Amino acid sequence: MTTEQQEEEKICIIGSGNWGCAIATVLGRNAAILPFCSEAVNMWVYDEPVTLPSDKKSTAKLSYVINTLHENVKYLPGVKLPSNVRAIPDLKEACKNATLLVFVTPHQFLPNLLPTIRANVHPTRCRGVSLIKGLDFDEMTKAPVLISKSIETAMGGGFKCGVLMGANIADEVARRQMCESTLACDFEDDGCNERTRQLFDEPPNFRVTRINDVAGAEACGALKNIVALGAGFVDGLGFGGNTKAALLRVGLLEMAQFCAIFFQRVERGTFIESCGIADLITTCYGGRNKRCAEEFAKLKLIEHKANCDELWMDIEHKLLNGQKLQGTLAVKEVYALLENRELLDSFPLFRSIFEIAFTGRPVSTITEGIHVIGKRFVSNL
Ligand SMILES: NC(=O)c1ccc[n+]([C@@H]2O[C@H](COP(=O)([O-])OP(=O)(O)OC[C@H]3O[C@@H](n4cnc5c(N)ncnc54)[C@H](O)[C@@H]3O)[C@@H](O)[C@H]2O)c1
Ligand SMILES: O=P(O)(O)OC[C@H](O)CO
Repeated sequence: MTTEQQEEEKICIIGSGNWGCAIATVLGRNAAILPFCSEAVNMWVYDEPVTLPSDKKSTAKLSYVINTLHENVKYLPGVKLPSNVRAIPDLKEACKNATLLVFVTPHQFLPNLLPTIRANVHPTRCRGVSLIKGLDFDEMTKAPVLISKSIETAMGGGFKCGVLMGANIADEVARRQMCESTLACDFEDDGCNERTRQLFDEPPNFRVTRINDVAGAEACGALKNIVALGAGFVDGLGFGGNTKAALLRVGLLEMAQFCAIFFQRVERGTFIESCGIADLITTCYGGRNKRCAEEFAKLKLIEHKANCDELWMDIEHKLLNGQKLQGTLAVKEVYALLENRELLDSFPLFRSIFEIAFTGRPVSTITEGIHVIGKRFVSNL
């Protein structure tokens, strides 16, 4: 190992929402004990005034509250963050000389941040791991682009970005309930891959397995949010486990088919890692996308006439207290892509979910989207 490689890791978490703070609990505890890592973990915070739990009439800046109470009272209430996790509202200061960037903002907010990050991280040793579940789209070709790839392009200079995806509902991770997660990365050497895994792995509760298939892991993380909307519709209609199991099965096939068409070399085994089937299951049972879609279905069933976009915004506002829904954005983007490529007939479930969510199609027709796809079906499952 060279002297440079022996320099300490400096972690900067970009984002401090529900998942950002939950993963900060794991990274903070690991940074305090791993010999190759600086103890301090910086967490960039989009600063906003938050109501204080002790005095509901007063507000204070979120960064100040996190650094004094060691709790994100808005996005992860009731969970103490390790005291070595420092909330920093100045992005430049937060990522100064970082060697590991952990990207965990809702993806719509990321592009504005990347130029400042690029200019301030460690000049030669920085890499990234994205925890963001979403997709970008090429402006010219409209083809889907992995967010990890968009990050690599924006950071330039050979910057490499892996992903951490898995069945990881943030509140459960933060409360240290046992779960698995998948780190997909291919950094410059096995030592770096393993050090990165160790930074996230916290056995026995948070068990991280590493794979090479970044595209497969990341695409699964984005697409399962679409299926979760369908799961919410099924729950809102009052159907039981059989219908939801059918929806999950077809949803997984459409996810695999999407990967086969749009991303090269996605591996079959990825679908049975935590980032595949396990994430699909947990999101469809307890995730925010599922919960909001269930509410949408219930409101639609009582003849709610509001414009669909407005209704989703109202539901997000009512149920999530500032957290962001990702599935509605993803299904709009994926539908536009499939329409543009004349592939809608090959994705009856994704199509049904979009039409129910945004065109006024009755929620009860969700079951029509759950059927075996015709002869154009291609998949590596
Ligand atoms: N919450 C989970 O259980 C979970 C689990 C796994 C992956 N993820 C993924 O992690 C990513 C981040 O999700 P999250 O749950 O941590 O976030 P969140 O939905 O809880 O929070 C929203 C965040 O966005 C910030 N924000 C609001 N306006 C902003 C602006 N203009 N610019 C920058 N930031 C702004 C808020 O301060 C807050 O930190 C998403 O891609 C999500 O799919 C979430
Ligand atoms: O709450 P959701 O629907 O955004 O899903 C959360 C996570 O992605 C589950 O792994």
